Amino acid sequence: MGRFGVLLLNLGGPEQLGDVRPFLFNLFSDPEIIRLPFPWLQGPLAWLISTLRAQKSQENYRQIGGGSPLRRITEEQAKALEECLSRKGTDAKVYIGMRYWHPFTEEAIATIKRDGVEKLVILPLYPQFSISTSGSSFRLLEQIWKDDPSLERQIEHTVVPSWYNRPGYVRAMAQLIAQQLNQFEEPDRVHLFFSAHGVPISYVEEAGDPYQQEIEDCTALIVQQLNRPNPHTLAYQSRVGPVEWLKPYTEDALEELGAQGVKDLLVVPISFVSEHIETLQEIDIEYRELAEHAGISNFRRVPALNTHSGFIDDLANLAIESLESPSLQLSEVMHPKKNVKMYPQERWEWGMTTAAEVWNGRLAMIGFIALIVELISGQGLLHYVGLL
Ligand SMILES: C=CC1=C(C)c2cc3[nH]c(cc4nc(cc5[nH]c(cc1n2)c(C)c5CCC(=O)O)C(CCC(=O)O)=C4C)c(C)c3C=C
Ligand SMILES: [Fe+2]
Repeated sequence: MGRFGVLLLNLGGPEQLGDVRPFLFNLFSDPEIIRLPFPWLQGPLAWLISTLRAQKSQENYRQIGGGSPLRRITEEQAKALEECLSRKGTDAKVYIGMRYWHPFTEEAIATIKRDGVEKLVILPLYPQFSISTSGSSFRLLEQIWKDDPSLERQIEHTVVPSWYNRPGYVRAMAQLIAQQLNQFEEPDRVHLFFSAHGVPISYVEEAGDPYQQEIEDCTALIVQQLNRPNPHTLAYQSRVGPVEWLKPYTEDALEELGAQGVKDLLVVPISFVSEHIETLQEIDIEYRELAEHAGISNFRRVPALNTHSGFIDDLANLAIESLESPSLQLSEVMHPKKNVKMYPQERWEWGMTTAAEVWNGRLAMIGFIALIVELISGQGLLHYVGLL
């Protein structure tokens, strides 16, 4: 067997407060996050949104110590996976490719090429597939492969689209939930609250993103594995922007449970395997406050898996099995089961269509924001872009 490598894909996060704005710029420049009918608008809009959002986002990162722990945790996961693979008799180097911050996916591929890797497993650290996460990283990799044809000749690759139904992962999640449940005075009375990162509803309904289905299936598998009598709810957090996202929204669901008289609640973050801003700040600080306000007096959260040994062991098995089974190419990965278009391409139609209304709204908002910025600062947006 030739040299074996595993590429872990992740989102990346700002390591210090000064990184927040450029990180947000990278995120909003991604057409898998916001897709504009005019590609030339992508850069200016990403600049505008990242500039307007940076202060609020920085404040959130300040509350968790001044930066995202994502790089550190992903590095720990990579090291643990490499050691576990070696214990299982597979010598492999594990690389990290982040989508929006260091170490970038492009850098990881350059290192993989330099190291002479001949067989590569591409493994996203997102259990469920979404166009906006794994899909975005796969699309970037496809482009890197297109730009450098020597990669095709040197590296035989295989992709894992999602792995939310792996028995080891499901067992590890159920184990962490059981540990937290047992800390409550009356464990059977606790309401289990699965909170997944949301996506705009159009991703699922128009572009065929399997994300919602995979989140629902994943929740059902964990509940089944847990085998406890607790009632449970699934809701979606972290909505950004004016469009409709998957429902119920976490904040609404918490208020409703509070109104129903739920007092003991255990939050289970379901769409990400590391601690990050949305567990440490959004759930632990914002949603806790909201829940307590709604009358939920005992609020706890299940920690993220991070380097949980059962989870890492399962990832190692998954990497070995992928290496041994027929390969799945990057170009094939956009959901083999359903013949649907995976990307949220907005097709432009003239007339009073929904897309036109959304775009009228967005452009009016940009104009309105520009006016407010000018009223507050005395300078127009063109000054900020450096054009005036
Ligand atoms: C499965 C997980 C995730 C999905 C799906 C997802 C979609 C998605 N996210 C945004 C916008 C933002 N995400 C941000 C941070 C962020 N997102 C995820 C995961 C998913 N995103 C993680 C793990 C992180 C945090 C990284 C870290 O620093 O710890 C941010 C920045 C933070 C903020 O300002 O709130 C934004 C913005 C959209 C629009 C989207 C789907 C279209
Ligand atoms: Fe996100």
